[in-house]
Amino acid sequence: MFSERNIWLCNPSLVDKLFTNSTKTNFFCRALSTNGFKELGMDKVGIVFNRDFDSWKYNRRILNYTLTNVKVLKGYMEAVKKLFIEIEDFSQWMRRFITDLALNMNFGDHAFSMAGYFNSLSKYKKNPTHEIIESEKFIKMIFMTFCPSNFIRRYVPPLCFFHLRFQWNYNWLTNEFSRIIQKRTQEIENVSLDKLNTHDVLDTLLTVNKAQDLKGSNGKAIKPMDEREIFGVLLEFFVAGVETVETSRLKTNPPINPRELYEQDEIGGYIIPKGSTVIACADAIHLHKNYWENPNEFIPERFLSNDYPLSMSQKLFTFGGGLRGCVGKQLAMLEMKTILVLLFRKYDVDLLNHNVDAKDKTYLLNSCNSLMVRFKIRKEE
Ligand code: HEM
Repeated sequence: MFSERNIWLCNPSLVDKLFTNSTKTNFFCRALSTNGFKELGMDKVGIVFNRDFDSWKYNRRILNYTLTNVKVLKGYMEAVKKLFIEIEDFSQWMRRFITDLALNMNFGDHAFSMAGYFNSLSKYKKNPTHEIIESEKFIKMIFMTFCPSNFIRRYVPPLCFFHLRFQWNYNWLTNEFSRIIQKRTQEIENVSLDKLNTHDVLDTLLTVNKAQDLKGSNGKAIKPMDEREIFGVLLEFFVAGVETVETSRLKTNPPINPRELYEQDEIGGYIIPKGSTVIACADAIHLHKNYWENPNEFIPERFLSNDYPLSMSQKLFTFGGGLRGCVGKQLAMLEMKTILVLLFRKYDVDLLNHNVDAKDKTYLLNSCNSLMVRFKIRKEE
């Protein structure tokens, strides 16, 4: 750890090799300090941190199918609308909103971490119900699960103080997912597939998973996902789909797209040794003055213009690119558009104080808590 060479690419003309769709690429692995994930066995399950090509390919194909399934997308829009009614007060709510949405979408059950948050703020505390306590546990456990380095988890304050708690959390999360997956597998086994009426992600994964016959790179058939792999894919909704859904060109989330180099390769005329980490730095690329007019200005209308050059849109990497580009892009766009429509048709949104600077923090993802906004109910015209 901390000994690898890191190469940061801040010019869009250099990132083609990282964002290629070719399976022959030397840049297949997303380079993050994976020892922490390895210890938990997460480097061979799911998608985001998966380093096993065959397993990643299979999981990605299944998730891709699931996330583009019209019934799943329709169910998702309905869930967004239903849950939106429960917020109408923002900032901290958003994380819980998206977490509840992910739980709702994955398991088809209503989740209540927003209610838990409300209870924590309210002067008039009520005894939380079993559902609220369970949903609250989910949001805390999931947050604690994603400290990627086992070194940091063990030795760097303040996280090291929570190490045992972290282990406990992780075991709780694994057992909880396992209980839900087993219960649902049994329910599905007792019903013929054409009678199955639900379209949440877990049902879709369990049914599609059975119908696939994928061959690995060695030509051998790959076995369907087992419970642990389904756990990994379900977890992706929380790893990749919660904090990312507040996004822009000016402050991109995630701000970087790292790849670990399999073999020595060349970029921009420089030879880069095997094992280096090459990082497409979206935050810098999106502000490059050669490709963006007034790069530091927030001008969303630029994307509407007919003169908007294609070459410029090819320099926008909000969802990364190539083989390991975001598999949830379509779903995320649907989610964001639905939320914006629900929000702006009812409210005018303005900054509370136009003179305050946007101060942001980065811990894997960018976040900004300094800009307070005011929501005013729109007057009917
Ligand atoms: C606005 C919201 C989102 C943004 C901006 C976003 C952005 C990204 C980015 C930049 C990457 C890395 C791409 C690369 O390394 O080239 C990524 C990967 C990924 N995203 Fe998203 N994402 C969003 C929402 C979602 C959602 C809702 C899901 C749903 C499950 C999701 C699932 C994934 C997965 C599984 C990967 C890993 C793909 C792989 O390694 O093959 N994302 N996302």
